[in-house]
Amino acid sequence: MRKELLKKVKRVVVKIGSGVLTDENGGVDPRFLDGLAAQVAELSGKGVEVVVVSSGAVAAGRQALGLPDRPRTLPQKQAAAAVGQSRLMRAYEEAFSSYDLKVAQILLTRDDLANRRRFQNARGTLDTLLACGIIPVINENDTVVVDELKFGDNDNLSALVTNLVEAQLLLIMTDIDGLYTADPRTDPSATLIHQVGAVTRELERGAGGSGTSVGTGGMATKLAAAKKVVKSGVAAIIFAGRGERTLSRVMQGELLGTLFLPAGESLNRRKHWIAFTIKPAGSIVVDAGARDVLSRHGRSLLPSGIAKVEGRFDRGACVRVLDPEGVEFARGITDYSSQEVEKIRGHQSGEIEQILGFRYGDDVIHRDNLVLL
Ligand SMILES: Nc1ncnc2c1ncn2[C@@H]1O[C@H](COP(=O)(O)OP(=O)(O)O)[C@@H](O)[C@H]1O
Ligand SMILES: N[C@@H](CCC(=O)OP(=O)(O)O)C(=O)O
Repeated sequence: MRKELLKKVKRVVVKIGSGVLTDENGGVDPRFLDGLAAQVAELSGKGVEVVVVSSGAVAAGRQALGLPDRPRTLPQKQAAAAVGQSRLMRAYEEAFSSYDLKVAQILLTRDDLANRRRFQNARGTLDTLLACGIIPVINENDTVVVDELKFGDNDNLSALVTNLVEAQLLLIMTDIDGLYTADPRTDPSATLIHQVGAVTRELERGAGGSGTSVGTGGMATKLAAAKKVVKSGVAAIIFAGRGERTLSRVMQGELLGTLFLPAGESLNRRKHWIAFTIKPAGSIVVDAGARDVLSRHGRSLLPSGIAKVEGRFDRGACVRVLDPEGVEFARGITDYSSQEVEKIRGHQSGEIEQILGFRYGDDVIHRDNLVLL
């Protein structure tokens, strides 16, 4: 199964966590990077395109700023990232040049990918770099983001990048050998899970936060990232980045880490972007009948099935679609603003023009713009 999946991989996103990349003192570990560069060179030699998503800027900057501990305030973290990012890239350049590989720095914020034009632009740049045989090294643009514009963690970023570049595989290299039933740092009875067919609530309950002073998000964010990529028919493997040539061994099909199998039905790239990249601006609560036709029959959302509108949003915004119990089951792009939906909710589509004085169409969310979660 693994080998079959891996054979199809022409483009892979490799995410590297801070804990893997830094040594005991928090600085970038040149030995790790040298090993990584050798393995990336091997993959490139076999015709596999590699995109790296690398953490480590804050950890590398912390040491340079002389902070004794993990930065506490946002400005401290941003200052550490500003100092650390250039050190990080210098270390990448040095390590990769020994194997005749060039690297390129790409810093992204959530806003960049949420804007469809910038998303397409980023895609164009990445495609061009890969066509030139250059290895893109992506990180969050920590120095400029405030909370609402953040990916928050690079696991999430790596899932969105996988969708952006349409890679067939996401590899998450971390400081532990995969997903366990519970955090083994706190639960000695936890066991390693080798393969995941579906990300269940039980798995999510067992995936905790980071166990180190440099990591962000822990296993919970890795699981969330894997869940996002499998939805678009892509596999993910979480495995230990340290250890003898683990990247090459995983790519050869050795049974290391935890493999997440791609979902049978997959979202196209645009629907994946609607579901996971843009931030919802509000919510639409639907009645039970509408929930059924949307989720079972893949229909569009009409005004007649809408019970309530929450928040303020414009036409073209992304909104959450909630069932009568308030549970989100879909997301979509709305054709009407919150004020307009408020007026037409509960009415037949034929009445829209009479109520508003104009109409864009019969649907509030067309099925092409609606994603079931
Ligand atoms: N169920 C689990 N299985 C494995 N690790 C877990 C689990 N729950 C929490 N963790 C913790 O997640 C850590 C890895 O995440 P993190 O520290 O954020 O690493 P990275 O810097 O690679 O992103 C592990 O070292 C472990 O302590
Ligand atoms: N952008 C931050 C990394 C944030 C992050 O998610 O870290 P990690 O959990 O180690 O992957 C940095 O470069 O320090």
